[in-house]
Amino acid sequence: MAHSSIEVSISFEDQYEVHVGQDIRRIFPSFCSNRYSREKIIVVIDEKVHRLHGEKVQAVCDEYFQDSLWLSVPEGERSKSLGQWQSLIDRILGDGVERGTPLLAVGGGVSGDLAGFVAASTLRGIPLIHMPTTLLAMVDSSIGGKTGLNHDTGKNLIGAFYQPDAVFADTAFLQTLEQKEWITGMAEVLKYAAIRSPELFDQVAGLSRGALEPGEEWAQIISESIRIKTDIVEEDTLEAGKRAFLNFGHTFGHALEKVAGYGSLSHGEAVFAGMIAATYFSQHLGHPVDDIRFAPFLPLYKQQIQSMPTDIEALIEAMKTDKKVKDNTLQLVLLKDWGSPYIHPCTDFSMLREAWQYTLAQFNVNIIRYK
Ligand SMILES: O=C(O)C(=O)C[C@@H](O)[C@H](O)[C@H](O)COP(=O)(O)O
Repeated sequence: MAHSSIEVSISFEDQYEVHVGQDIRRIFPSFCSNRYSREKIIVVIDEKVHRLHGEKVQAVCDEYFQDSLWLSVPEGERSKSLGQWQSLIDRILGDGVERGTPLLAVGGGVSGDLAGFVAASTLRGIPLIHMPTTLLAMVDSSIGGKTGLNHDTGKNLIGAFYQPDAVFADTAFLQTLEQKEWITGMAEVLKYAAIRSPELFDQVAGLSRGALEPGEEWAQIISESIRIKTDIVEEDTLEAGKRAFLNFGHTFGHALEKVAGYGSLSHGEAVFAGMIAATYFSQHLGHPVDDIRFAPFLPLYKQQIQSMPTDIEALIEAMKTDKKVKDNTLQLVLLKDWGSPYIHPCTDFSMLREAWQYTLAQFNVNIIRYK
């Protein structure tokens, strides 16, 4: 599998590399030797990834660092909480940390978002390096500097923009990725298909018909996804405009995650459903898009989704805590066409209800409370 490095230019003086490829973690020690003191590294790692790959990660850390503080995080969305943040901070400060001590985040989107915020908030910022181990984290959450915790009122409502020093996306980790996690991560790749590169729909559909396992074709899709995200982030790092397009399907998806109870529905499952809703809304505003594009993937998501929220009014309420809300108006990311997203201030709540009704029906939900 080929290795590639993609540069993310945040500003003239702030750039970092995303390294992608099989066993790419092996270049981690030499990267560190050019930047950090050997004294200590903090490793925040997903509990399951620790069991499966802890030794491999330990080996690359031990090659350069004299000491390491290992902190494992229980898997699942519930770990993106203030409680987990506090317990990590307590351990880090208790053990001793300096402004130059790097923090390596190893795992999927949950541990990456949490560890990112821990790095951003310790001593007002310690160096952060991401080593994503899931498809979703490789193509999305480890890139672009969004860190976040959930709050009872909404998803990712606590956080900061905090860029890593580098990302090491080692596709060897994907060998142990469960089918369910491939499907979860695939939603973010389909998002790139919808907002930028519609040809990805067919490529991913082709791959999803076979066993989901790492190979050359997936490596190319991962690199392409990272390029798309990098392009957008470089133009608008702090989400003042275009970066919001990366939120296609997310205003609906985050509402599903919140109403279902964090962790009941994975982020990717919720975003997949959210993209069907956003496409329905776009089509009913007269744009030439149709959710038929998502049809080849629907059975995969239906098979693994245990239950969906049924209360449309509660979902609409939850959408109102979205970070894109402006002057009390929901800002939906919709499609003028495939590959052509735009922001639509949403005042038509009857259309919103219809979009929800249509979407939930795709997942055979018996709707309650529909005005
Ligand atoms: O990086 C971004 O920008 C995104 O919006 C990417 C999303 O796929 C990602 O799930 C993000 O964490 C959601 O961000 P939020 O700002 O809506 O919380």
